[in-house]
Amino acid sequence: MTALVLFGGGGDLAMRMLLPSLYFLEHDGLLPEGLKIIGAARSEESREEYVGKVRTAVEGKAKADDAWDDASWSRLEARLDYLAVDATSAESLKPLKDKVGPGACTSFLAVSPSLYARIVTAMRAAGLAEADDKVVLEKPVGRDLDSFREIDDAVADAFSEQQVFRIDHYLGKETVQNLIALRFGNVIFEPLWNNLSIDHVQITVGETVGVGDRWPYYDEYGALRDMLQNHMLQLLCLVAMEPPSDLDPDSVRNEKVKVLRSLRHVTDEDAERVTVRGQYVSGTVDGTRVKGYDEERGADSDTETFVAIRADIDNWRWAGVPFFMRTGKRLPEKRTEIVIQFKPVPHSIFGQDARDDEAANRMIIELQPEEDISLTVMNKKPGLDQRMQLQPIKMSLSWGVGGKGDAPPRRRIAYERLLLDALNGDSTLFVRRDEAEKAWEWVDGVSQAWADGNVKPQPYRAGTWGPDASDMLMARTGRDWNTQE
Ligand SMILES: NC(=O)C1=CN([C@@H]2O[C@H](COP(=O)(O)OP(=O)(O)OC[C@H]3O[C@@H](n4cnc5c(N)ncnc54)[C@H](OP(=O)(O)O)[C@@H]3O)[C@@H](O)[C@H]2O)C=CC1
Ligand SMILES: O=C1O[C@H](COP(=O)(O)O)[C@@H](O)[C@H](O)[C@H]1O
Repeated sequence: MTALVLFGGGGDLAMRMLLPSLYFLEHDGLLPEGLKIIGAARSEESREEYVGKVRTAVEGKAKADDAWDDASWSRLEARLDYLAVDATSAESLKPLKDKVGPGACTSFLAVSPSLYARIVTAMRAAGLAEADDKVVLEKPVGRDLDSFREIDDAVADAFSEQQVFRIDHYLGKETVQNLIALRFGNVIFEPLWNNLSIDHVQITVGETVGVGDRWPYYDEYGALRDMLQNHMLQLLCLVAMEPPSDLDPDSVRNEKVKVLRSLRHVTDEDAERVTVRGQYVSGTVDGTRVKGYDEERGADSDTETFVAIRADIDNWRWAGVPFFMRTGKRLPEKRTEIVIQFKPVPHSIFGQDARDDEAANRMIIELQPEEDISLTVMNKKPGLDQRMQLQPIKMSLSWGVGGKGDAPPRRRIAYERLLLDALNGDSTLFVRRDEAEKAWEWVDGVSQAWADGNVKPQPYRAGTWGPDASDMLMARTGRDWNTQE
């Protein structure tokens, strides 16, 4: 018998993401036989009460996906249990150890990261950090390199690196994994995947939601630490890394670390030129009037809700190819995409008329709202015009759009893949300690440059794509952000 313990099993992450993911895995027959799932939090509640809450959380999502059935729910329900514990106390964890029994235990810490160090210390004392056990840590681990190391040292006292699974849920997204397939499962892209053919790369993670009630957490982190340090740098690594020799966890992660090591440090002199900080003020999103960040927080704040950065990777493959990243809350669209902008043809044979229509090839790896990978190529406009007319055509390269025949498979929650991998002990899609350290080191450089230069967030109206300075960041280099759907 093995067990999955969800510390914080009644919290937002557990109810919105983890338990629905476990239901879908159960529905598809993918959960290991005999796996017990134990919610553990301080609230005193019975197993029945907890199971009732889980059902409410799961049923709506499953029905929306047409995947609800009583038999799957009954199987999941039979696995579920709950125990009221203070996870920071070894004494309190002893009954949990008894419930887990002698089998291997995977503990998912869906609690505030400020508790991680105390919880893993208590787990170790309570016998929940044995050689076969694993621990899954949610981001953000720390708010800078020093605090990351402090927490991670406590984790390392209890667990070896092979037992630690640092989640970045972006790595569980289907299209992110498809990017790996696209790059390394095809021969046609690799010869072009470098500074000879690629002009620049853009990574956009736009959200329409505001910070709202999350401000106590968010105000301490801001967009740089909440999104860029983890999700966006992970995407950058997957685009920029060298081909790993295989898909072993360390082969992939070794390549990602090399990219992070090659990121050019942002100096105090560069900060204004290569970075933009923004904070939303009131505006209109999706037709609804929304408050500004300061109003939500109830006080003035210097926390950025938008960041745009030009990153340079100092190695042979990427010399001279800027990677532009931007992310923000209260933007006009929920849109996550990676744009690979190829260089224009070196010489046009089609004459001036056609030249106006000629566009360089562009690959768009779209993660949200749809999942798709597309490539824009030039085509002849049909017709008998004397001079050949060109037009860009967007070709879908993935199952998401334009597939023939079968409907695309259900869009999975990113945590489904990651929970399954953690249970199976496969850490390929998890972040290794040295990766997280290098990412923090780079991000610390940016925040230090902001502090040294007194760089404050510039206001942007909710419902716009951030401060004008974000467009200027691109325009200064003769480029602009992608607006192509
Ligand atoms: N929510 C989200 O969408 C995302 C969350 N995360 C991360 O996930 C983690 C959890 O976030 P979220 O679910 O939003 O937080 P919540 O505040 O909603 O939930 C936290 C949970 O922790 C429990 N808890 C608090 N203290 C203890 C303790 N000493 N012992 C045992 N349980 C405890 C709480 O229950 P009780 O009070 O009963 O103890 C509650 O169930 C954080 O690390 C967050 O950064 C990351 C990405 C997205
Ligand atoms: O980790 C986080 O991610 C979400 C965005 O996730 P997505 O899968 O919806 O793109 C973000 O809203 C949140 O602030 C951050 O903590």
